[in-house]
Amino acid sequence: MDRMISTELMEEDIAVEGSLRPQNLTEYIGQEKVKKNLRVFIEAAKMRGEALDHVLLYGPPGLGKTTLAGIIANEMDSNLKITSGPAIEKPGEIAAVLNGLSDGDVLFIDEIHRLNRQVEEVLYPAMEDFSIDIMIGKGASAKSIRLDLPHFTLVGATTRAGMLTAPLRDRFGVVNRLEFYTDEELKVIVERSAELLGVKIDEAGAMELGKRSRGTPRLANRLLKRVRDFAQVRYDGMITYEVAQTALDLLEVDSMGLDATDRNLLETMIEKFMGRPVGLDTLAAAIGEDSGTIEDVYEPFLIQRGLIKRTPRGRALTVLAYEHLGYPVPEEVF
Ligand SMILES: Nc1ncnc2c1ncn2[C@@H]1O[C@H](COP(=O)(O)OP(=O)(O)OP(=O)(O)O)[C@@H](O)[C@H]1O
Repeated sequence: MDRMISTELMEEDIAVEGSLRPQNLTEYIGQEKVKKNLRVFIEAAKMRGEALDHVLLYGPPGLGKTTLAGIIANEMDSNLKITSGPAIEKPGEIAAVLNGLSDGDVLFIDEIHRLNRQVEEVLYPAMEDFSIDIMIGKGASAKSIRLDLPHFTLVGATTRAGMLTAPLRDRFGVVNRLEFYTDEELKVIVERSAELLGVKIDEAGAMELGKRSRGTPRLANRLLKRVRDFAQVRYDGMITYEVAQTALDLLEVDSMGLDATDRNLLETMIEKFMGRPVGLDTLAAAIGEDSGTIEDVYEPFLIQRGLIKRTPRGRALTVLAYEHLGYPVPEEVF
């Protein structure tokens, strides 16, 4: 079963996400440092009449990387083309994508860390000199010709900046890390989405949704839709604090935004490993999850909220994790 609180894109998000996507930097809530940074670069590029430097966005899923790529294209008055690392398998495919761009276009490559080596190598001269070398013919008569490309902006997104090769990373002039949103920012996002969807919600209701959205706008929007249905069926349609709280409890999303999988991970660390440092692979095997998913999706939020910490010997629990789950804190560990 799909995890309710999964921050990754789910079928049910697709219809609604498009309509809720902010179109410009002013509508984009939070990420103040990133916005400030981008504003300066966008303005400077526009003044010079040039394409914006290549931008790398990294951070956990659902924090608004695709949204930001669209905003960059809008703010630059240009077009956005979207593709992803796993979708481009051969050098010829990336060459065709690049060749189809126009001056100033923004090419968004999601999961850019998953590009294969040969494809990546086509990108190097494309990013640096706006040209690519292509081979014509075969065997002894094969020759390489240089093809000039339009001046485009590559926006790369990844959940794992550490997995990018150094030559690729170095070719991005602007590198931004997206952070989890604060409860207050998520409350504003919920209010904005509610208005766009015509959902009635009061301030305390929006705050409660914000608090339980795992720092992630994608989740805030998904929970809003679920709670709206609940409010319509069980109440008079208005999302109040009480409605939000009851609905989210039923959905098993707790007061810190943790769901059953998060709690299972923490409980396993308590019960099987006594909160002491445990290696990622061991932990993954113990809860039957992929270690990459733990690292990219579950763990960043648990670390950010101070429930887990990274130690040289593995992941360890904090006192707060024991307290939040209602377990007695073992003195011998802390
Ligand atoms: N700063 C923001 N303000 C308001 N809404 C936002 C913001 N960031 C994201 N959203 C909303 O969250 C949804 C998910 O964002 P988006 O698809 O851009 O995430 P993402 O980081 O690209 O995720 P992934 O990497 O998993 O594809 C969007 O539909 C948008 O409505």
